[in-house]
Amino acid sequence: MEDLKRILLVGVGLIGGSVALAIKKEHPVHIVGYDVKLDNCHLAKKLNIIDDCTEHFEEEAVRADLIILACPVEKAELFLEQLAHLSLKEDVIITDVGSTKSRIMEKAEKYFNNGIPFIGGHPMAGSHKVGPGSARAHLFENAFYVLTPSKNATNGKIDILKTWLKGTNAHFIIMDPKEHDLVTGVVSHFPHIVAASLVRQVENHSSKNEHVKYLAAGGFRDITRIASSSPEMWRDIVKHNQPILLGLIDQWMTEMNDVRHLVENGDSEELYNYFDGAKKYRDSLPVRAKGAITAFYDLYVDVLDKPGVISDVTTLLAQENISITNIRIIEAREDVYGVLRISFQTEKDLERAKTSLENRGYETYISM
Ligand SMILES: NC(=O)C1=CN([C@@H]2O[C@H](COP(=O)(O)OP(=O)(O)OC[C@H]3O[C@@H](n4cnc5c(N)ncnc54)[C@H](O)[C@@H]3O)[C@@H](O)[C@H]2O)C=CC1
Ligand SMILES: O=C(O)C(=O)Cc1ccc(O)cc1
Repeated sequence: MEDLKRILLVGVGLIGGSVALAIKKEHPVHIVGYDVKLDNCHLAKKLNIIDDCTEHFEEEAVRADLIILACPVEKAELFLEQLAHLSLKEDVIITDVGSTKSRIMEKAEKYFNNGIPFIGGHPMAGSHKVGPGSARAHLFENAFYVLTPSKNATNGKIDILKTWLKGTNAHFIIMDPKEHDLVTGVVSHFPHIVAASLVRQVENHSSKNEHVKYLAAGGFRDITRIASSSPEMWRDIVKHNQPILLGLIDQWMTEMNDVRHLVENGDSEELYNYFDGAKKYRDSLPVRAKGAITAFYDLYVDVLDKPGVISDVTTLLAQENISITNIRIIEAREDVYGVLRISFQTEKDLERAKTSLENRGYETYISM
């Protein structure tokens, strides 16, 4: 035990837990969790995600070889400041997993001018779920994992961190923190705000008309799924990426104004071209290409409404030894082709399931 390297994991939730599992897959190591929610720590220990829990952040920080900040981004900043005042191990590396990078990097450059390497990190995959119970070692498989090294971080230190994180099977890319925040603002943070606002619009209408709630199924649920993620996490992300998000909101308002004119004019060709342009661009986006932001391997299966059909599908998958993580019957058929949504742990399982079901005559669709 004494010889094992020690990792301090601050924030033992979905992402911290998944990183810990990926590290454990590749390295014999002693991981100690620290979390404001003690229950999360205890659950993670029970699930063998971490080896121990501590309530003494500083005591553990000075013993650690690697410190991973995996709590909401505003809290991560505070921990960084606390770490700067401690006598940490000479060879320690500090990293984080936060969804924004500029603010934490500014703080890291300010606090660690003593030589301690801080290497910002952002695994670009995840889910709307929270807590260690949803952590998975394969969560980041094939996803981009952005690294934003501070000035102190030599290539040697970056390589050591990549070796620690090898089990994620992610694709590491080094990015400038400002560029990172712009890109993630466009593809992740701003869409999250839009999803939340769509849900709130439906909520407003549902207080006036009881049917709204029941008809808000299918497509609406799909485009607003991310609105079910942790409000605490998104509060912090929006505060950290404020300037970029304000610019994107302004652009969106101009876009909505243009759309308003299109709707007002009612010109068939203009309306068609608007939707056609959006469809063409969306269809050209890489689907399940390496690095796409996704951790969901969902297959839609068109099934006839007759008894025994679900057991036929699940029996077939069981015979092929393909594990499923979730199965759901989707009642609104307009938005997706198919009525059964089956989720898998890996892309390989999804592809195998697709082939087996199609060989049996089912029509299947992969939808993002
Ligand atoms: N959820 C996602 O899909 C992704 C999230 N991230 C980033 O990962 C970080 C963690 O998010 P998740 O794991 O998704 O959330 P989570 O809610 O599953 O985990 C966060 C953990 O941090 C703990 N925590 C909160 N305040 C704390 C404090 N003051 N001290 C110690 N622990 C504290 C919480 O109790 C919780 O266990 C966030 O910074 C988020 O921006 C990055 C990539 C994807
Ligand atoms: O649930 C999803 O589809 C996500 O997009 C998850 C996500 C949330 C925050 C990130 O910084 C990265 C990925």
